[in-house]
Amino acid sequence: MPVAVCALSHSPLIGFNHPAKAVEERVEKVFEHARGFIAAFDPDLVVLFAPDHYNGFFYDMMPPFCIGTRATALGDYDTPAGELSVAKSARTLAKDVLAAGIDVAVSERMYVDHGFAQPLQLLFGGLDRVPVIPVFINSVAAPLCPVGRVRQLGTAIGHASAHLDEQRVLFLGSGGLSHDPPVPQLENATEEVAARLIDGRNPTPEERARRQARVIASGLDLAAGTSSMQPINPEWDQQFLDVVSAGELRLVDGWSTEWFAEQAGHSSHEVRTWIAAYAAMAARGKYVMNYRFYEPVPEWVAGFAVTTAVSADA
Ligand SMILES: O=C(O)CCc1cccc(O)c1O
Ligand SMILES: [Fe+2]
Repeated sequence: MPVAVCALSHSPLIGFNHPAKAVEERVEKVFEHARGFIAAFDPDLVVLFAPDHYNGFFYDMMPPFCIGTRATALGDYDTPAGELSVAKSARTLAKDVLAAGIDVAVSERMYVDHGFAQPLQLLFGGLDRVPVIPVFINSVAAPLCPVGRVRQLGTAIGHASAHLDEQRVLFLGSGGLSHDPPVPQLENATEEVAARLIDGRNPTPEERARRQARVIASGLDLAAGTSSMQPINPEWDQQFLDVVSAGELRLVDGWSTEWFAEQAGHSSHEVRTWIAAYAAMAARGKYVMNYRFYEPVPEWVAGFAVTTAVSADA
């Protein structure tokens, strides 16, 4: 039963902010490569690991992990809105992961943002083109669980995936790498911001537009060198890719959340989605990372990486 991985950064600023033409052309070729890889693999199920940015998940009920048995994308930053075609096997997967001792939450009404919608749009051309099991991994709302637990979640999902009806499973990770966009934090938040983080569902179009404009402007500032945001850390990013490429995922168990934030910015926790995707792959046997692209793109506030992997014996 063949399995594969595609893990990639997302950025909602793609299409809003424009880096040098050569960069945009390079990245478009990289997406084309990833689309070709996935088309050739021809998955009948995608297990999609992604974070949220206070659009679908809030502090009124913030789980470390959540499997969506149904899911709707909100359509932030002009990403597509609507239902994902969640596979029936999502329920089986949740049951098996819980039986393996990983306390994953389950949602029959999971709302997801660009973290899920962008890779589905870029790689498949829409939200409903392929059966998917969406797996939310909290990567912004402190306190976060130890990153080793994310590895274990991935491992449990990998093992469980071997018993599903679907035969060809793509583990898809969305997020990272080093970046520090202006996502608010509950600690030291004003009452107004705290209220939005606790239960900020259904902002008015004006509120959403204001927030998005602020994030878009932050990318231009970062590129211009006029930002107080933490810079992208290409060395950290390459080292992370080295670890994943070498299959040394157990190393992540020694990484503290503080270390991530110091080295690579608060949103670098989004690489949790990569760790889960690659751990799931590793649970199905040795893998080889057969494609690796990396480029820091400050306009998009992203250490931008795209990787794919196949089974070593494939
Ligand atoms: O709108 C937000 O809250 C954050 C948006 C955002 C920006 C750059 C890179 C990301 O990965 C990301 O998610
Ligand atoms: Fe993100």
